[in-house]
Amino acid sequence: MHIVRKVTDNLYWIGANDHRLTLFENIHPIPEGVSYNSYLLLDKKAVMFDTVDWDGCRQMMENLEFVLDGRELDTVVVNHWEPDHAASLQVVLNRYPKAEIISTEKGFMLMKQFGFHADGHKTITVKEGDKTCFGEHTVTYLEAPMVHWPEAMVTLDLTNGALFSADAFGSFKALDGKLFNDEVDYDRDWIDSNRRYLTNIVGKYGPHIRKLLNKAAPVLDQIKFICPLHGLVWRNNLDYLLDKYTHWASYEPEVKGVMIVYASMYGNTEQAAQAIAAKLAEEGIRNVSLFDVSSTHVSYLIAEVFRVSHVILASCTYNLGIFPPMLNFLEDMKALNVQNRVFALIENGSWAIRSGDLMYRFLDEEMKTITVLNERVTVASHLGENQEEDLGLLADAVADSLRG
Ligand SMILES: Cc1cc2nc3c(=O)[nH]c(=O)nc-3n(C[C@H](O)[C@H](O)[C@H](O)COP(=O)(O)O)c2cc1C
Repeated sequence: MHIVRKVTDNLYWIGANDHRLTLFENIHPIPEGVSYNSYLLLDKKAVMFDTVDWDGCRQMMENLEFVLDGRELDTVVVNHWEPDHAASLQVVLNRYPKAEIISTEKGFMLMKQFGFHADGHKTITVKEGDKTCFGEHTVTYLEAPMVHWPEAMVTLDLTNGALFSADAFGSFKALDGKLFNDEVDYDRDWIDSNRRYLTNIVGKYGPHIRKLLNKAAPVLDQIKFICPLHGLVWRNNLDYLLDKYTHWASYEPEVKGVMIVYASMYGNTEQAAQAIAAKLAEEGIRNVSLFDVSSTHVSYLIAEVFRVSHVILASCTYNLGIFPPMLNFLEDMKALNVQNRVFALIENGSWAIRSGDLMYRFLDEEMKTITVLNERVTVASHLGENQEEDLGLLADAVADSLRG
């Protein structure tokens, strides 16, 4: 049975939802699933934009055959060759032997590397600014290297304003019948999935995203639909989405707020984290979140650190080092280019307290444009009643920095 949504005249969403995959890229939990978006344009030529992962292949093929309604498929534009989008291409090519393939030079290199058999299919290599006319619709291509692979491009339909944006503007979370941003409560139900996808999948490539946004700027008024390869199609309020992307890609916090992340075996460092959270609340700071680094998947921590301006790290010492899950969080922040944030530290240990100095050194030497506040709380095994003042000084320093 087909499950198809019409995007606009002659343009259809023919993708699939996946609720069975538990880990995206075998690393990021996706408890709300994910969608693989594929699109079909019926012009003089029937043109498909990207395919889907293996798991969605059967659904996509039923959708494709339904919309084609007996027509041949003439063209497949492959914007991105990552297997969650291109895996099903071989099935499409086998079923439609006359289909030609449009992609970039690097894209065709990956096609060969991944072992696709495209013999007999015409391949058309395009580059930035090239145009292709499919009948009434003419499209143009913008190269989008490292958003999120080197071969990636986006395709703009100059006739209907649909931007096939590849992984740019993508999101975790299955569509489950909905398609457009105005069919959901985005701020309530989607933004966290969107942020977690973007920051973890392409967070490292902020400069490349900014470059793409700059390239798109002169044609922005022509863009009527943003059609990514995962998640919602945007057909209004595009400025809102672009503003979010500008923040994420520039490593600028969305809000003034504090994230407290603690690493604790027996609960003593956790208590210090709770105590500082209470102090901040007493200081009138409202936007405070608290996470156990051991039980929170690091992708959620990364999403939150992109959202807020201030971070308090509280870690016990472990074998003269930082507690391993906390070190993993630090390394992930570095890998994803987190910058322009203010940090404060709480350390704990029973005989050689090292975690504070080590976290400071990591933030100072390994990451960019990070401020670490001087005030630090040191816990020797358990927070003493006499340390109320230390906590107060740390809370004051964070609050002052936040308000300043
Ligand atoms: C395997 C292991 C290694 C540890 N290594 C250190 C260490 O190198 N230096 C230190 O001062 N404490 C060390 N500790 C002790 C804890 O850091 C300390 O008891 C701390 O107060 C625990 O805080 P928590 O209650 O938040 O887990 C270690 C504990 C364990 C279990």
